[in-house]
Amino acid sequence: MKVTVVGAGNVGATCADVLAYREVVNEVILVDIKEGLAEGKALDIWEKAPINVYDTRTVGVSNDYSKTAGSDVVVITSGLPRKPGMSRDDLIETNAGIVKSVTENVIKYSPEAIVIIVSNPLDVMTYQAHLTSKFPRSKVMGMAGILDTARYRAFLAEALNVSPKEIQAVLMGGHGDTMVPLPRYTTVAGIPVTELIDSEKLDAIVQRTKTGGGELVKLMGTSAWYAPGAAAAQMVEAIVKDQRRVFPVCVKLEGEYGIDNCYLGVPVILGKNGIEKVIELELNEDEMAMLKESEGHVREVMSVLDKLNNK
Ligand SMILES: NC(=O)c1ccc[n+]([C@@H]2O[C@H](COP(=O)([O-])OP(=O)(O)OC[C@H]3O[C@@H](n4cnc5c(N)ncnc54)[C@H](O)[C@@H]3O)[C@@H](O)[C@H]2O)c1
Ligand SMILES: O=C(O)C[C@H](O)C(=O)O
Repeated sequence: MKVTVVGAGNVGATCADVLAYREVVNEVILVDIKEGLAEGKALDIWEKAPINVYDTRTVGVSNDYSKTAGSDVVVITSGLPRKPGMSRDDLIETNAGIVKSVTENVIKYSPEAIVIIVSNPLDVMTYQAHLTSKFPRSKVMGMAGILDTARYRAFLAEALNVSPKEIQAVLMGGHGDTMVPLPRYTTVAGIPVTELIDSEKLDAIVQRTKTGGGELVKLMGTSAWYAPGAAAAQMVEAIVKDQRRVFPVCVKLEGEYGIDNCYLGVPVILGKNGIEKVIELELNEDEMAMLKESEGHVREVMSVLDKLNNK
């Protein structure tokens, strides 16, 4: 199995590293536009193989997509990260151009690949990749929900002083401050979380989750990479090993939740064909209202992208 990761920056290199040390595939190709960067990081990861004991080959290339030919999965992380004071949506103009040209190159050499978008603004960059590739929705998806849910689970584990392994949760909506964590579908080893934490504390955790990306941007001056890179690698693993894992993933909705032709995070089954199934949860009135608000926000940014593409 062969996986390409485009963008050898913080997120892309972390994703390649996780794919290698977990031996998810035999070969990882790392691509960047900056001369030498992907080659250097791929070599560094390969030189770590004897220490961490793995045999996945990592190969770096500068802009030479012929080396990516025949990839089973392609992860696109190329693009600007935000700086303090910016929203993810502020990145749209630059990153849409990057995602468009990268997608064109990727599908030229790997027409059968499943494409996972990481670049921000996530939901709308997934839409851009879809417009460019014209792939079916099962094969173009965005990574955000695993990351956002992981933040929510980590904050809950800390508050309850339990292992993060015990926290199971679902989170829906766009990858922005209107995302929708779902306490009603959150459990601690099967116990509803609402039985273990008071509602004030839970509300504070939900709020912190929604702005979790911004919290890290403020601390570091750029956005996160360890959890995002690992989350993208987890999606790759579910696909190449046909694990049929259930994750929140950004996908084009085609009528599910009463929403058509909009890119939003929803729980799906991930397997060898990509999105094997979109799971439709029963939402109560409040949860549905929050999902609709998130949809409204994503649609606004999608229309900005439409204008950019028609220029
Ligand atoms: N979806 C998520 O949950 C999530 C999480 C974290 C970061 N992100 C996004 O991922 C993107 C990357 O973040 P990062 O921290 O790795 O940034 P980074 O600056 O460290 O890396 C980005 C890399 O993309 C490369 N690049 C730019 N244009 C390219 C092109 N045309 N072809 C190939 N490579 C190109 C750059 O040279 C750079 O090495 C950002 O847009 C960020 O907002 C999304
Ligand atoms: O917050 C960002 O800009 C990056 C990413 O979307 C994140 O949530 O970490």
